[in-house]
Amino acid sequence: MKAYINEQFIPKATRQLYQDLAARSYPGVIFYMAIWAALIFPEYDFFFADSRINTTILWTSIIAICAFIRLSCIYIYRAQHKTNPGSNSTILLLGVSVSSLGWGFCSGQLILDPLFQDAIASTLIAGAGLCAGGLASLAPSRRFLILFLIPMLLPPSITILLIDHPFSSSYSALCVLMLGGLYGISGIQRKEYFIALNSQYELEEKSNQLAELNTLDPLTELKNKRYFNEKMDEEFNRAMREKGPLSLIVIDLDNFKKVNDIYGHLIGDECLKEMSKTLKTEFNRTMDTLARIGGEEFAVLLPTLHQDQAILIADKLRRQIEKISIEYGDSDVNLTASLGVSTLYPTNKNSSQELFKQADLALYEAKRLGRNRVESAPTLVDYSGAAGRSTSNC
Ligand SMILES: Nc1nc2c(ncn2[C@@H]2O[C@H](COP(=O)(O)OP(=O)(O)OP(=O)(O)O)[C@@H](O)[C@H]2O)c(=O)[nH]1
Repeated sequence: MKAYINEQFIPKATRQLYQDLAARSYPGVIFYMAIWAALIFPEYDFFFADSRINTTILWTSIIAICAFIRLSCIYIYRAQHKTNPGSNSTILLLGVSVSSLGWGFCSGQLILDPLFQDAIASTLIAGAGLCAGGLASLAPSRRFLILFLIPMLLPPSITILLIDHPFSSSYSALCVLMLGGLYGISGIQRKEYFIALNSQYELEEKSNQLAELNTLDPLTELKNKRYFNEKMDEEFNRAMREKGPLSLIVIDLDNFKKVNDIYGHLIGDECLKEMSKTLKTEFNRTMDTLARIGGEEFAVLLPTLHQDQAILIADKLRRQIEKISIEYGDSDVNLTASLGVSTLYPTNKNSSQELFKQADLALYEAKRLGRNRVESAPTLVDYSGAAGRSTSNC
């Protein structure tokens, strides 16, 4: 596997391999039983003659019990896999080996039993069919294939040498050749299986990366507006379910046009990148969403935060923005921002748009009152005691 799968995908590929082997084992069990039935029932008079009936019933029972054990092993593996996706595959392997050993034992006994001599050829053909089926389904795992083929082929190929049969040597040679040949062919199938799996994982990873890129603002690498809007709805619904608050801070850099006009757009871009760094440093809860929602406008969505906490955090952020300083020749470019805060306890009567509208109104108020300050929404839904609160540039 390691030769065809990128190292990072190996744990995932291993899980997938055993899941596939388990899925392929179901038709394998049916095929196994069907081949035994096709061997004995068309020759009913022969196999169920008085002298052979007891042995036939015994072998049929062994085959049926082995099939049942294999089915149980698949079932146990799947049940374990559900609770622990990394569960080990030994139980699956046990089922495969028991069923092939059951067949190997019965076919070996049949060859040894003088009463069944006329059935040797059809038994070996049936065994060859099962080996081909095993190759088709178990080829991706070398371990599974070997522990299927050897118990199946070895007993008949050894026992046929022990009896006085005119084609003993050629039967044995065929068995050994089949063992080697099937194992060799399985290598090609294994390679194709893992190369296909690797391509699928690479494709999935690329499409995940693309999807992730699609949510980002390329300049600041913060989330973009489309993602932010979706996230607002998602968090709104979550907060409604959890009956908790949802806070929002919108931030607009002050007089940014002047920065661009005086220092140029490249420095303006630097400011936006520094702003992004400051946001990422200030907000490190994974549940918070940081986004650039306009040219020099940013937003931070803060699930579970009450308005008091959001206002404090917003004011701390405002002070951090004041500290941003970008070198420009002999002078430094400094920034300030105005911030609007709103908090909502989501219900069916309000919406995420309402939350945004309130924060935007507060931001407008902060600009109107002179910039570089934090204002909170004048009206807050279901939040007692905090309406209309504001903090100036303290
Ligand atoms: N460098 C740079 N500038 C941008 C970008 N996006 C928007 N801007 C600029 O941001 C400025 C925003 O100007 P205004 O909307 O007038 O706001 P302002 O000058 O910040 O004034 P107030 O918001 O009222 O404090 C404009 O000059 C835009 O060109 C960007 O990606 N890079």
